[in-house]
Amino acid sequence: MTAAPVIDVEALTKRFGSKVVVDQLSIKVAKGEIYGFLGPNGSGKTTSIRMMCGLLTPDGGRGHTLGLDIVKQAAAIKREVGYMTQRFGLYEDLSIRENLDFVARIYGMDRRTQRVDAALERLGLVERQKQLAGSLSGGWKQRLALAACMLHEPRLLLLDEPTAGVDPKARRDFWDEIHKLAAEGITVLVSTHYMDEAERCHRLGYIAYGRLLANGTPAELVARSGLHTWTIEGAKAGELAAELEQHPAVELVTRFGNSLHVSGRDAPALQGALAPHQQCPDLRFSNGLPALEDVFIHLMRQSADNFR
Ligand SMILES: Nc1ncnc2c1ncn2[C@@H]1O[C@H](COP(=O)(O)OP(=O)(O)OP(=O)(O)O)[C@@H](O)[C@H]1O
Repeated sequence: MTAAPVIDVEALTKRFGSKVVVDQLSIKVAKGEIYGFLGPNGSGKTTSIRMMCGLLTPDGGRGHTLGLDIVKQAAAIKREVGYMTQRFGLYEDLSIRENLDFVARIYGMDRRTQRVDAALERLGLVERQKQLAGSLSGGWKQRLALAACMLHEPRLLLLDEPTAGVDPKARRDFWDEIHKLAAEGITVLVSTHYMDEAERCHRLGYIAYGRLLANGTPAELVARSGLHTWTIEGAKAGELAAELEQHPAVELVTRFGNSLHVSGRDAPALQGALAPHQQCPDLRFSNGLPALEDVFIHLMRQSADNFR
């Protein structure tokens, strides 16, 4: 028998004034899954997360988080989930250990020392436990914040842009920790703007204008986009970008240092657009699947057109 989803919400809707900020959002997240939420700023990711963890009452829709009703049992959900917000409060003049002990005290947790020890151990903070939080780099602060929301041993973590502004190495380490937690059966819903992080999720949802526009594994989203992508490499590849963008078969051009990604859904027409340049000796052409970033930018453009 398959276990019931840890998050199972249907048609969640939230309005602020006359503005519909989340519109009929339905998702299911299985136990031990890392589900990534992506979408432009202001698309409704935080609002959706807050409804799923009982912090905000939806205006429409229904669902369960950890088997609890998101409207009727909101208070119980709040106690059961670990929620890491974009801006988390740490006391800079307290050590790592003191910060964790303080959080455990405010929430009146039992077995305080044991819980703090377990969180320090779990997040690799034992050796730094006496270091002042104010002296930590961004990556270690993030890890401390994660340790703080693990103290009450939640089975579900809701992480709202947990690595914003953190360097790539620290983000990678943070994600290794998230994967370890997921392997232990903890479910994680995480919002991010970083593509390398999106690729590390088991499944992804792309939200724009409050609507879930795509939902699936990274490979499924790439396949369903219907995009074909040519990579053009060479020092002068960038010079073609402006011209190709004008071609009707070209739906998306992404510039990199010495290469371009040129994407479109009509493969023969796309090839026709590139044909006049393919004899150029300084350029190398190869074709294949789009990168996840191409897929999301394409989705964002399409949704902007649809909602205009
Ligand atoms: N309490 C509130 N009152 C009024 N409007 C709000 C409130 N909270 C959010 N909004 C609006 O709802 C929309 C969605 O915001 P939300 O924070 O959910 O987006 P987001 O996708 O998390 O954005 P970001 O990536 O910038 O964090 C925005 O237009 C925001 O201004």
